[in-house]
Amino acid sequence: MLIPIYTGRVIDSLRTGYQEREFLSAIVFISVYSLGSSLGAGCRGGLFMCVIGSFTRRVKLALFGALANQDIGFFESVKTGELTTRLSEDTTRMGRTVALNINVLLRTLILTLGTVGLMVSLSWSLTLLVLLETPVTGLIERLYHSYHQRLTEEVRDSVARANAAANEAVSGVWLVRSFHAEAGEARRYDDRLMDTHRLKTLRDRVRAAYLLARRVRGGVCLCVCVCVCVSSSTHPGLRPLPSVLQTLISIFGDMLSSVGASKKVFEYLDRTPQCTMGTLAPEQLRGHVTFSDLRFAYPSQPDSPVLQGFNLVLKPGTLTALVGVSGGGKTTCASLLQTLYRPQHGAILLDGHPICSYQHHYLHRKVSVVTQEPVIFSRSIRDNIAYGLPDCSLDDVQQAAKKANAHNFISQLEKGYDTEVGERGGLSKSEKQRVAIARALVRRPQVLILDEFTSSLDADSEVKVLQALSSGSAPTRLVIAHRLKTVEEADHIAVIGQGRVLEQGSHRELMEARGSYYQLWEKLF
Ligand SMILES: Nc1ncnc2c1ncn2[C@@H]1O[C@H](COP(=O)(O)OP(=O)(O)OP(=O)(O)O)[C@@H](O)[C@H]1O
Repeated sequence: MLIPIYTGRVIDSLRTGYQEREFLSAIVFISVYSLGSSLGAGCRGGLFMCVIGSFTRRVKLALFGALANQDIGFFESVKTGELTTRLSEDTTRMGRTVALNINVLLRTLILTLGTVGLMVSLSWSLTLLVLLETPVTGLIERLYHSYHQRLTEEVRDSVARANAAANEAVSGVWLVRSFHAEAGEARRYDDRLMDTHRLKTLRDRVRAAYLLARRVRGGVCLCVCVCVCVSSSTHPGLRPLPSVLQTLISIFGDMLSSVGASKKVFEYLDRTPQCTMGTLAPEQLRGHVTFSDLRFAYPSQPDSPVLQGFNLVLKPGTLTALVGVSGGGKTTCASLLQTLYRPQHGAILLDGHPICSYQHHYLHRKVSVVTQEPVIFSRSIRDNIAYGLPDCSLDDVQQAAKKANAHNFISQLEKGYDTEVGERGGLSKSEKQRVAIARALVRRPQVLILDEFTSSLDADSEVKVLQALSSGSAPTRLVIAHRLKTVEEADHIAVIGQGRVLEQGSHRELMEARGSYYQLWEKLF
């Protein structure tokens, strides 16, 4: 703020005849203020860099937490690529832009107030003249930022689409390779990259036009100012105001645009998941499950109910097999029992209470699932089995692995339970499935859902696992299976079709009834 004043004094002292004392004192002041200003700027910049790092980490963590709590319907409607872009790029940009702008805004605000004060004390008429530049600057900034913000959002969305295409191709690389679709996938990715490139080029052209307009405006205003200064012999120290005002206006616009760019991040942060859980966590749970008059349609197809008037009871400790034609809604029942979705009508009761009234953590310890496609995380086998149970001992892990007929193959591995396995590599499908069964069993669940869990198991493993599951205090088991052995051994069989239970009873009863189970048996088994 003060440096231009002393610069003006140096020029004055040279113009009106050299006076050593005045000249030297002005130089000393300029040096001291410059040094102070540099030190201040260095400290401020350094501190803000630290703040940016910590702020970005916290925003990422908050966003990750918010995303992890969303219902499954949300993940079906938003692409993985988009979510990872928001998480990796948008949060970083948001942290950097907001923190940097606040830094510059604070500095410029103080500078502006001080400079205006100094200028008014020197010449109010010239101050007014300089301030006339502000509306022009404001108009240019407003026009630019509203257009630029829209373009930036479009660029971000198109980057997310390109990422989604790359993610899809990488995660399905086996299929891409075996169908020789590499060129097609590359073309698809290139199309999306071209979209991004086109939008970025447009955005950069707009920026170039904006910078030109800013320069022209600055040049014109400088000429006017210098002419007036020369004609009225006013102090040249007045010049800094337009530049700080311009920075202030530009920072304000930029902040608005970065806040706008962070819109999606805030949208996800503020999104409340549809399935909120209750607080019930009883010490004893029998595992009595009742599906009562359920109606359910997937959020993406609200007008096509998958279940309608669905009623079924799973008695504690029994094995119930759910059979029916493909697409009949068997997996949907399992998903509803895990509270992945919420039925539009009716309720699922666990020991007489709606499942959503149980504590989230408690419910998922008591209700375990083995899915059709076992998910294995990139960590050790032990950590995969004890997933979500930080206090689980190795002994418990081994017991569960023995029941799942996985202990033998794990023990034969060089590092045993500490063997690192990847998302895709390292284990065969049957081994992955057995690890997934052990993961479900280690929780000692009261209700166990086994969705096509025998599809990758050999007959020997299937028998062993089924025997282990029925021994001791067996949990309530709901099995979705196409295998003869599993279905025949069930205590209760329910045939699902047209969104409801068509027929139920034991294998013998249903075969004798010669109804839909009998027909299914003839067709499927
Ligand atoms: N996430 C989803 N969004 C929309 N519709 C879905 C979704 N998942 C399943 N569906 C539809 O719901 C119906 C029932 O599917 P579900 O997976 O429950 O059947 P299923 O009996 O388990 O079939 P399968 O024996 O082939 O595994 C099907 O018509 C399917 O297309």
